[in-house]
Amino acid sequence: MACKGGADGLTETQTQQKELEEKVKVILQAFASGSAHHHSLLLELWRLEHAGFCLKGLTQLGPSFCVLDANRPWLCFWILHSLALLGEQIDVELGFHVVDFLSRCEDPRGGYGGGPGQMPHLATTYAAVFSLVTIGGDHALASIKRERILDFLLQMKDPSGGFRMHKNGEIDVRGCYTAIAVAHILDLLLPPVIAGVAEYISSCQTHEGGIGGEPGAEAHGGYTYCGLAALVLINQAHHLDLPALLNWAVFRQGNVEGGFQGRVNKLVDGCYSFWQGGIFPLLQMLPEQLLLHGTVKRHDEDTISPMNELNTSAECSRMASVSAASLFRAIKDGRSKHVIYEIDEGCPPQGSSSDYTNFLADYKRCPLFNTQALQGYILLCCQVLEGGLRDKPGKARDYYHTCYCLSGLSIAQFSLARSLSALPLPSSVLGPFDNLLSATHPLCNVVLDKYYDANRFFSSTSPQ
Ligand SMILES: CC(C)=CCC/C(C)=C/CC/C(C)=C/COP(=O)(O)OP(=O)(O)O
Ligand SMILES: [Zn+2]
Repeated sequence: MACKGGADGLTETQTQQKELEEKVKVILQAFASGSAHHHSLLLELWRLEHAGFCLKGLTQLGPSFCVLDANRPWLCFWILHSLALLGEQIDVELGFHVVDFLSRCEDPRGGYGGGPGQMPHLATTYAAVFSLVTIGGDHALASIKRERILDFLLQMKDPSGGFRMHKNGEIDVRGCYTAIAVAHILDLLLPPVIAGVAEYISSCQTHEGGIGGEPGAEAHGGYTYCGLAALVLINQAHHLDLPALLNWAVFRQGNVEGGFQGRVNKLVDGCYSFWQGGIFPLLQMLPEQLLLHGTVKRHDEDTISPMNELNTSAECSRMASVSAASLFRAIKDGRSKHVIYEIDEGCPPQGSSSDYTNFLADYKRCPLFNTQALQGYILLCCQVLEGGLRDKPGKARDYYHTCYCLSGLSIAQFSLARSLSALPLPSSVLGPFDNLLSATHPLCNVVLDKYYDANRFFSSTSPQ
């Protein structure tokens, strides 16, 4: 964390924060004072320019493009997913070219490396598999060797329950997410893959409420998304303190900028539109008792549904009413700096406070963050006129930020939709309704139709 004191008595981070707020305010003022024409231009998603920027990147994947780059499956994923969100079809020949390129990144013993001949890595395996899912169709999906991938996942498995990113590599929460997401889409969520994952991830949840990369590390949006998504995928999110996680996440949205920061006391950044914004729909997938009432700790918890446990245990419901009521206040009051989980013996039981009852009734239908403010940050501060999106004003565009700004924009636009596949109301989409992107699956971050196609394909084929 930057903490050098400057001549004006501000730390480096505080100075950067002030400068960023100034830049954002200038943009917002220009927006507020502009003509109607100016308004709509500023709030427009510059689709053609973004698609042009992405397509240019995809045609440069050949061996002459950054021969030493270990990130090429990621470039494929960022670009293909951005194009899919924008509703662009991939040309058949270009799709074949990418399938061929990714097949050459595959290691004969399983998993995909960062380029042909490179050591297999879990992150590039995730990127390659979900690129192929995004291309879709039998040719792309059948190119994935499920049995070899299972071997690779088991080679990476560590006795702690976590996964190494590569042979002799680091173990962290990204490893759990990438392994579990790949196993999920390939229908490989077998007991030896899942074993110990919940224990490992819950050991990374910090006193702040978010999840760090490894035990003892600071909570961060990237790892919090990964940890929560992995646990939702294996149906074990109840191992986390979910009210604390939600409390941490809601306070990461900047109340001036509208974007999200990745961790406490850092600047907002467009990519956290997905890593942080994507946390909320995951929480909303969970049974409300679980989200609002917190963790249930039992030795035999695998055999007892946390919901039943919560409904029958007097002690848990006392704890639950305390944390749920203060959580509700935190969300309703917006972003004050601290939420205090005071122990209030006289806390009303479920249903006796109308606010609380309304919250219980509404929380699945109401977004848990300010979705309009997030869309405003992305559209006004992250778009680059020539195409592509960026971290913040003053930074250059790149494919990573293009992908995760667009993914976060899609999450924000669909946050009010009644179901994953329902079209949102025009009022949920900031700017012209034509800004609407394709829906992304909140657990895997691939567009919905391609997610369902892959699901069907892999649940009907046995491992090769
Ligand atoms: C699927 C997959 C591989 C997910 C990766 C998730 C992810 C984005 C993790 C974040 C890693 C991290 C600690 C960034 C901090 O960078 P920083 O210090 O430059 O940024 P900050 O100031 O915003 O914290
Ligand atoms: Zn970023």
